[in-house]
Amino acid sequence: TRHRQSGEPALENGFIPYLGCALQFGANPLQFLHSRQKKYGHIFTCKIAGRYIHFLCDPFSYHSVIRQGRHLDWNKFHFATSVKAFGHDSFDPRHGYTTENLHQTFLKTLQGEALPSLIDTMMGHLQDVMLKSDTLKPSKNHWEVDGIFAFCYKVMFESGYLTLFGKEFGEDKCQATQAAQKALVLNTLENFKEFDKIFPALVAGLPIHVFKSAYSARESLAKTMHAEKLSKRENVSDLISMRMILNDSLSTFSDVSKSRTHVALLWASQANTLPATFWSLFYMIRSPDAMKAAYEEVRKVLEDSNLTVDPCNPTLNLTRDQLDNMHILDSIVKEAMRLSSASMNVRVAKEDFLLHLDNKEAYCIRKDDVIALYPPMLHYNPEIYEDPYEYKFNRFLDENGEEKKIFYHSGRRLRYFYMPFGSGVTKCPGRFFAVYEIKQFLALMLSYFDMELLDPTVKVPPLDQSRAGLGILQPTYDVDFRYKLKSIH
Ligand code: HEM
Repeated sequence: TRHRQSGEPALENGFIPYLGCALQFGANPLQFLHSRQKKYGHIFTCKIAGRYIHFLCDPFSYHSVIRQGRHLDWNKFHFATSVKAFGHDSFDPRHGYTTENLHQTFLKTLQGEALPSLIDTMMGHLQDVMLKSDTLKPSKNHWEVDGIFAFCYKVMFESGYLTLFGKEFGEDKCQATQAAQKALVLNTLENFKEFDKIFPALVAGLPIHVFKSAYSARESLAKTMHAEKLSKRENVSDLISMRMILNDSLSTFSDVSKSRTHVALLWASQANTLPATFWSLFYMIRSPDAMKAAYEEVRKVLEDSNLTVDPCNPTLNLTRDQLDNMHILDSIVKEAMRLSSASMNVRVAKEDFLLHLDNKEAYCIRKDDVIALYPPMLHYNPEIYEDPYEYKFNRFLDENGEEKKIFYHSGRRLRYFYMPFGSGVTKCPGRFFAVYEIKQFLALMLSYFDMELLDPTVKVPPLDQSRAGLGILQPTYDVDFRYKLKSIH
């Protein structure tokens, strides 16, 4: 048990050895942090699962943690977490298994010039999955009923998976290969779900061998991503092709370790996108105003580009510029993520140092302590977002109907007010693609389908807090809706 020393933040060791405050924190992180903030102020320290974590709650002081200072290490935590969860050798160049600069690989293959081709491929797959393959089989004449989460999972997983990992050569030509591919996607989806269920336990430090079926699910995923298997696929994304080359040329990873690095990317690309898509669609369908405004926005973009919606020939395409100009959809996605994201931003102290806050106070931080920012503290702050528990689809639109970028707290403009993708150097490199793919999904849903909730008065399902700290939270239960193909006049 640690004793607070002079100049350090207030400290709570908790009552349970090793776990400290972990159970109270885990039950409802936001409530826990609010109560401690009230008691201690802008910064305090809690022992959680053996580590001392300094929670910084003042948004004007976030900058002192987010900027890449010489006292703080972001690598250590991220690389270690990935090794724990996916079982590959370390990506930390200091450990000697690879010289790849992973961060650079992500920036090159997920941003800038890499985006148009990702967007284009995703749009094709989304329409194939929604309208051509037998995943959904929608009809004009009768409504299909499904859970919104189950629906988003099916459509986004398959489309996103094929966009990153490509399709087997010749799949389009032969029915037997098509069936085998479909089985592979479904199998991958089931294995992903099985593994994802225990992800929070792995991050918390439990060994994967405790979870037999999740372990075998992860290893089955890795088998499908063996270089030999991937080399038989076409239209593999730059991200995966480049990682294959760099695994071979810059690392001493074993073959299974290489495959597990691809599993890590499958997880990163899906685990947050799936619930984010659910919340975006759920809140949109539940709000008649949001549906109407979004539908009008999409209709206008299609009309201005002379694009016709034809479910028998589903080949709509939206360029990056067109997607950028869909500000209503953008606000719908942002508002859904404001309400559901709970990713913890973490840095580790490389040495003892003084952390300076915005109010000129300074606190002593010890080497190896963790400093954490918890963005829901911003996202649910009534000073920043009026009625923070309410869904307002146009919250992120300014008076001209464009993206609202200016938010205040106590009359001062905030630099950080929206952080579902993390911050600084560890900010999600896939964030642009993630938002594009959800906007594409919503635009296609609005173009091809009529849809409504089975119960229009349904309550918002509570967030599943077991994943708090890890990203977008899932709903504790699914919500049913019904959909059918629009009649084209
Ligand atoms: C709504 C969807 C998404 C959300 C909310 C999200 C959020 C995040 C967050 C919070 C992190 C960790 C940042 C940190 O540790 O501070 C992260 C990391 C990452 N994300 Fe995303 N992400 C999403 C979608 C995607 C997609 C679609 C891809 C790829 C196609 C992707 C690729 C990655 C990668 C590779 C990392 C690890 C980066 C690193 O360790 O340097 N993400 N994401």
